[in-house]
Amino acid sequence: MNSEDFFTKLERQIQSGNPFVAYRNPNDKNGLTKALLQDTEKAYKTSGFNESGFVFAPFENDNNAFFIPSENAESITTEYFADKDEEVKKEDQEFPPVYTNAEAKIQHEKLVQQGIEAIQTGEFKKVVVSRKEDVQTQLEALDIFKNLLKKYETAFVYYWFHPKTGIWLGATPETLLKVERDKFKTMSLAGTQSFQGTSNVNWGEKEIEEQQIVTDSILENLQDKVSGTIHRSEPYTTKAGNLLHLQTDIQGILDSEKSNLKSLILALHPTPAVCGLPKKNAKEFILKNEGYNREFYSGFLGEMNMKKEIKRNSNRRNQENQAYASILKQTFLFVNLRCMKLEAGKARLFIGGGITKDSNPADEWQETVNKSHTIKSVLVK
Ligand SMILES: C=C(O[C@H]1C=CC=C(C(=O)O)[C@@H]1O)C(=O)O
Repeated sequence: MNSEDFFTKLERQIQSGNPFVAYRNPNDKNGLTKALLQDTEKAYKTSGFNESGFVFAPFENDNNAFFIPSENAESITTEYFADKDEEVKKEDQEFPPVYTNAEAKIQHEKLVQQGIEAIQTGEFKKVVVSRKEDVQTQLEALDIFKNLLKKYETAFVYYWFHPKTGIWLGATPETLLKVERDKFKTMSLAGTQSFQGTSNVNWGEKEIEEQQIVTDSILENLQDKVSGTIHRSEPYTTKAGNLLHLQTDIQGILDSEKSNLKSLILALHPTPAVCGLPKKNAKEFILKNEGYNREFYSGFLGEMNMKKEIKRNSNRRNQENQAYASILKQTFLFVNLRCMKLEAGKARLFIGGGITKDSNPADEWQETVNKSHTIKSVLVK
């Protein structure tokens, strides 16, 4: 359908108060933007991860993953492209004034220091600590979503609403898991620096180690679930909004006797890119010391067992060029980063960073300030 109709339908759904999700997968060459509109306000939960639909899971508590079942939702799509002129205008715009709350800075630096000390006493090797920040905004959620679509073509961009969770929006650079037939893909993403006009940059020892921990842990956790070798790229620099990260692509073939979607999700989530290593100790530290509830930040979301139609020609020499369609199931999940929860006139941002033995509290605070720009920059007209 055309974009105008798509957004009109979305607006009607918003008014109905029923759950929905609108989203675009990263780097979609057609700008394919999809929505699933649930026809009642019922809350569906999944713990088996074998249904077909869109899942929205929190950081903690595996039995609390919401989902919108494909069979109880209307599916609509549009091809939405950013108006380039409009986009340029946005790029020129200043970020809203950087929020510097002395109290929040002191608190975050203290938390980082506690993390470093726990690493020094051998409690864990890495922990990811985060904070929340409330920002005023005059924009409606739908306008924020359009801004995200325009600004972040390489990210997974979404707008989720459920009466039980409230409104969440984000533009995340991190894939948790992609599965198509028996092929899987994931990534190790960690280490951050500000983008200063080039992606050709050097990385310090701290960032290299921080990202290597994530790669090693993903490889170890997937080892008994695959058939054959797990392939991985060399770490490379990737751009996400105004930031650069280190990324390693990881892929392979699943062993269907030893793995299913649930076991894969449990093996990966939460990765040391959002939690730490070892997982259990780092998670305990986070829950005890962060002092707020992450809710769906650093959880995961995306298409789960969704049917995808693949059209292909049965025979290239076939004069009629007849197309045959085959249906396959696809799962494409992302880690919920660079996100916000929207309440009347207020956006709550969630931002974190990985701590290792070499971290510096003041730098870690600054990193969260830089990361918050991804979201802050879409909160202005
Ligand atoms: C936890 C976050 O980012 C993760 C992903 C990429 C780089 C990260 C880092 O450099 O610390 C984090 O591991 C966040 O943005 O809130």
